[in-house]
Amino acid sequence: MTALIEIEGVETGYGRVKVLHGLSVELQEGANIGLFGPNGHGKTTLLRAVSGLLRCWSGSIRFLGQEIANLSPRRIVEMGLIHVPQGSRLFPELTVGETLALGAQRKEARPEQAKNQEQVLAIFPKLRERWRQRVSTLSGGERQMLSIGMAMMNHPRLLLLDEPTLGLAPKIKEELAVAIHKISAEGVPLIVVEQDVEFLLDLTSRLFLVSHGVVERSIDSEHPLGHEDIMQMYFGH
Ligand SMILES: Nc1ncnc2c1ncn2[C@@H]1O[C@H](COP(=O)(O)OP(=O)(O)OP(=O)(O)O)[C@@H](O)[C@H]1O
Repeated sequence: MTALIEIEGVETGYGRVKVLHGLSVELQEGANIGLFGPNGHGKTTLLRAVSGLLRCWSGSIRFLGQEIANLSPRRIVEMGLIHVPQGSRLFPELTVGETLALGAQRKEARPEQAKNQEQVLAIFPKLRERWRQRVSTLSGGERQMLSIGMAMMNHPRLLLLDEPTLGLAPKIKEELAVAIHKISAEGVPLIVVEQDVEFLLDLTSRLFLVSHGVVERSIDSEHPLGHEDIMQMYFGH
């Protein structure tokens, strides 16, 4: 198996404060991985460094065999690496349809816009129902669906999802989980940050515990740990 993305020894942070202390993780072709761990230990920071939103101070990030650390976010998107940040910002006055059309940013994805749109609406039937509705009137779950739908308009080669189900009620969370499974079944590889370890175990082949800016432990989803072990990893002894 070849690696789709190899992240090696990444250090970065904000101002003089270092958040990632040489973090390494890789994703093999045809797999999904999950990142979890205590709040504020660098998961979001890692996704921002990978998508070019934050400068890497050192280390390397190879995507499809090419070094992408410190390339511009635009170039990284062009390569098909698409990041859906936590609580993505959308334009409140635009309709669902207008917002999805805006999502198609990659040159390669533009000629396929109609096909990609049909795929997005098959994954998120709710977006079809809300087609002419303004973003400002959508629920939190519907906005999250729209954010992921926008990313899918780019026909991603790798999708980064930062806490996609954060703050959602159980029913809508379940709906979103089904949609994310469908995206994976369509062959889109995923790196997912989530606090819900059960959700990650179900979706991904390997989980990584991010703690103090490094990967402290990795877990094979086929041999998951018990609840007690997971609690211990989060909170220590
Ligand atoms: N824009 C910023 N400026 C300064 N410090 C920041 C900024 N964004 C994050 N940090 C700090 O970087 C550290 C890591 O934050 P990060 O958001 O990566 O954590 P996380 O593991 O994703 O946690 P969470 O699950 O709460 O999102 C925290 O101490 C946070 O306060």
